[in-house]
This record gives sequence, C-alpha cells and structure tokens, in this order.
Amino acid sequence: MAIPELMGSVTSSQLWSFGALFLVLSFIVDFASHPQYPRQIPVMGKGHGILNAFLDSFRYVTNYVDWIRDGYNKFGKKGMPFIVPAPFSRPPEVVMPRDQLAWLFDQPDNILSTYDAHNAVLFSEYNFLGRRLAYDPFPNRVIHKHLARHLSTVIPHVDDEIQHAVDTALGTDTDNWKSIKLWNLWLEIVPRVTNRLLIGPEICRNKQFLDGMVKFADDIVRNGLLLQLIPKVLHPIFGRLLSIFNYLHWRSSNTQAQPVIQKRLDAMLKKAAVDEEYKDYTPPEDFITWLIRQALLEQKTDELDSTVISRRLLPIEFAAIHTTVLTGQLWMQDLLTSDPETGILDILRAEVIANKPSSGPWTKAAISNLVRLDSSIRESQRLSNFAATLIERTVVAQNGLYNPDLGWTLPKGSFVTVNLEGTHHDPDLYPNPHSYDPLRYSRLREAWDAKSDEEKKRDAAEGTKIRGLGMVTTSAQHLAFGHGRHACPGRFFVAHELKLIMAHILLNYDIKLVGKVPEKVWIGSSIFPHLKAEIQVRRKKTQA
Ligand code: HEM
Repeated sequence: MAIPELMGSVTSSQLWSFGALFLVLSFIVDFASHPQYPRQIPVMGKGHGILNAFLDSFRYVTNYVDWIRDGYNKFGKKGMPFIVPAPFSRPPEVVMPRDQLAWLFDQPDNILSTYDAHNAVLFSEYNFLGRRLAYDPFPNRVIHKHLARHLSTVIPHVDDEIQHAVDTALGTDTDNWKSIKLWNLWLEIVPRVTNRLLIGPEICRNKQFLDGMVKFADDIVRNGLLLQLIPKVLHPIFGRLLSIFNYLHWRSSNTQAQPVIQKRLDAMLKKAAVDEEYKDYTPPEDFITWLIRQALLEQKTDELDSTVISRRLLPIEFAAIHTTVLTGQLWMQDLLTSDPETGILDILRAEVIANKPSSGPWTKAAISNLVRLDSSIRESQRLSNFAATLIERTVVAQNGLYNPDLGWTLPKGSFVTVNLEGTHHDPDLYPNPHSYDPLRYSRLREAWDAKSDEEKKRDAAEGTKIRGLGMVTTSAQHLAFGHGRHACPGRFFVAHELKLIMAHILLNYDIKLVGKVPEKVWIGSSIFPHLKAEIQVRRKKTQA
C-alpha cells in the first residue's frame, strides 16, 4: 500500500493511541536506563517502583523543595543520604548529608564528574549549539585561571560601567520618584556590567548584543524545563528544534560582537608573532583576552577563531547573568523588607561613605573594608537561596563510587547533589534561621578585629573561623557558590560587582519598596523570580 493510502486508513483515535503507547514505552525505556541505587537509601515522594517514579516525575515541579526540606530533617541531619525523584528523563538524585561533603568534594573528576553533570542538567549538547564546544570546559578553566588574578585591574572599569548602568536604569530626576520593577532593574544593570568584564566597553552597552545574550540565557532555562519532561528518545528531535531559538539569539548577538572579537584576535596574534607594528600593543584585561591568551599558551589553535571565541562566551553569560540578577534582587528585597527600626540602609550607607576613596574609582582594597555590606549579601544568599540544590555531580567511574563510611556503591550514571535549602535554614547552624540578620557575620568579624594582638594569638582557631565568614568563602554550611575545587570562580567578581552597585545606589538615591513582596514560588529545584516586586527611587540632590 502506498504511504498516502496507508495514512488515509489510520483514524485519528488510532494515531492518538499510537502516540500514547509510544510515550509510555519511551518513559519505560528511560526508567529502565536509570541507575539502580542501593535499596537502603530512603526515597522521598511516593517511594520505589515505576508507577511511583512516573507520578513523582510530575510532582517534581511543585514538590521538590518540600522533599528537600523533609529529607534534611528526617535523614540529612542524622548523617544519612536520601533520594529525591527527578523528571522521568533524568535519574533521581542522591542528596548527600553534610558530614559526607568533604568525601564528596574530594572525589576526582574521572570518578565523580562536575562537567558531565552540568552538561546533562543543562542539556548542553543542544543548548550550547553542538557537542564539540559544549563538552570541552575550556571557558570554565579560563575563568578559574584568570579572573581572580586580574580583579584589581578590572575593578575600576567595572566601577565605571556600574555608575553608567545604574544612572541609566534609575534616571537622574531629583524631584520625582520613579517606579521600577526590581527584576527589571537588576536585569538592566547586570548584563552590561558582566559584559564589561567579558568583552569590554565597545560592546557591553550594545542593546542588540545584550538582548541576544539575555534571551539566550532564557532559552537555556526554558529548554531545560521542557526537555526534562520529554522522554530521552525524543531529545534529539525536540532538543534540536528548541535550540533554534538559542542559535538565532546567539547569531543576533554575534553580528555585533564579531568585529570586536576579530580585531582583538588579529592584534593578539600579530603580537604573538612578534609583528613590529604590535610590539607595544597591550590587550585590555577581559574574558576575550584571557581566552586568546590561554589558547596561545596551550597551543589550542582551534580556539583561535573569532566564531569559536564568540560561542565560548555563551556558557559564561549563562553562568553569570541570571544567578547575579536573582542574587541582587533577593538581596535588595531582604534589605528593603527589614524592620526600618534597624536603620540598616543608613548603617550600610555610612560604611560606604567611610570607605569610599576620596578621589578616583573604588579599589579592591577599599571594597574589602565593606564588611557590613559583604555580610548583608552573604546573609541574603543564606536565607533567600534561589535554588534548593545548586551543585550537581554524576558518577562516571565504570565500577561506580564506593562510600566507605556508609558501605554502599553508587553505580555509574548516578546523580549526586547537596542540600542547600536544609543546611542554610538549620537552627543548629544559624540561630533564627528564617530571619534576615544582615550583620550576622560582620558582627563577629568586627568583634574579632577589635581584639588585641595578644587575644588574637591566644585564639588562633577562632580567627580562622572568623576569616571564613566573608561572602566568597564557601563551606559545608554555606553553599551558595558551591564548594570544593569547582566552587564558582566568578564569585570574586560578583562580590565586588554587587557591592559597587549597592554603594552607588545608596550614595545617590533614596529608595523604598512599593507594597509587599510576594511569597517565593518554586518550580522544581529553583525559584521563579518575583517579576512584579517594585521599588521607587529618587536621585538625591547631592551625593550622600
Ligand atoms: C551571584 C552569582 C553567582 C552564583 C550564585 C553562582 C553560583 C555558582 C555555583 C553554585 C557553582 C557551582 C556549581 C556546582 O558545583 O555544580 C558555580 C559554578 C560556576 N560559575 Fe558561578 N555563580 C554566580 C556568578 C558567576 C559569574 C559572574 C561567573 C563568571 C564571570 C560564574 C562562572 C562560573 C563558572 C565558570 C562555574 C563552573 C566552575 C567549574 O565547573 O569548575 N559564576 N556558580
């Protein structure tokens, strides 16, 4: 029978039935391909079995954070891991207890892989436009190697960008209050400032470039949500279809970025080839330069291509933009909903005034004195975490991963994560864990600083603990930037960026919240940002 005739003989109800059968079979294949976890690890949700896993894969969207909280109290606090269900196309995750984190973060990448886990949860093969670049973590390595080292050089430029970005977003009207949604405010500032670090001043204010990059980051979030609900066998079709948007957004940005990247690449290659004309050329310190420098150093000739460089921006834009926007928004919300009696904004403003350089831009040293501002961010990251678990690892060792303390082996393909939500709100670790205490850490730091040298010498162990209370210090109790050797390498930049943004706002604007901040809404493991929370600002007639 010819195909048109064959199609004509199939009724629509038969088509629906085939479709449904295909879906069910695909889900069964997914379930069968998941690693089998040791039976003694308790499971949250409805429990073991394919039907329960199927139901829980839908409940994941609304119940994940409750499973994480309950599991922490029932098992995590007693030193036991537990399993949280995942959408059907992904294996469930094993949530490790705090006293196993040192063991966890000690595992080498060829046994417990960070990159493979990130690639799986981010569907990198589709979202980052092809397997080859997505599966080589070169840009992460470049950020690890170069960012912290060049911060002092970068900060004055970042400060310049922040002043411009904040003034553009908030305006200069000293008579009238301006209303602005908090989300929009941070989304106007952060991509610009981030791209001053990544690609420099020629392009970081270019609207088409920025729009493309922000939309690209949005595409990743949306595609991730959809793909994890679709059976794996269909990913090659849906992944490719969905990533058409990613491609278009990257292309739109790339048309703007190409001339800048090409010019930088040509100049750096000529300098490397000892071209007389370029002997005095010094490239600006930004991510594009670091990519080229590192590629030259490692003789990675395939990385010395302007299109490849432009694509290398993508994972870093994704890692940097929404994380910082969410952190900034939640921090500002926490500050503005604090009891006005505490006078927290005045306290922070006074600290900024006391430490602002009398002339010229902010320096790294001056920013390091803003311990109260630092504490207020760290406390917000503790209380108002935007993810219940933010760290993913997957077992890649053929023979699995043996845990000597607990006596079981996680098979290859297992997913492991840590309990950020439970840890950050544990009353045994943080008194009044559900209240925002912006000076929680700076009180301790300042009390320590006030001690005599003699006292400090006597209590050296306490000193080590206190020094670990700055916002960039990660620990098994504070996981906002992850922990261990894959902890966020961007955090050194973010710490300066957020402080400078707030310093500029506190010095130059009056600011108040409009109405109430809505309750947190969770979708799976992350919050859905409050798009409606609103503030009013008015430029001060003279700087504070
Ligand atoms: C407030 C903002 C940010 C937050 C909360 C944040 C959070 C995190 C976390 C939790 C991880 C570890 C994930 C894991 O272990 O599975 C991570 C990794 C990473 N972050 Fe950030 N991040 C932020 C901003 C940035 C920025 C601005 C950059 C770059 C300029 C950046 C670049 C990276 C990179 C490259 C990695 C991967 C590191 C590796 O795998 O070795 N992040 N981030």
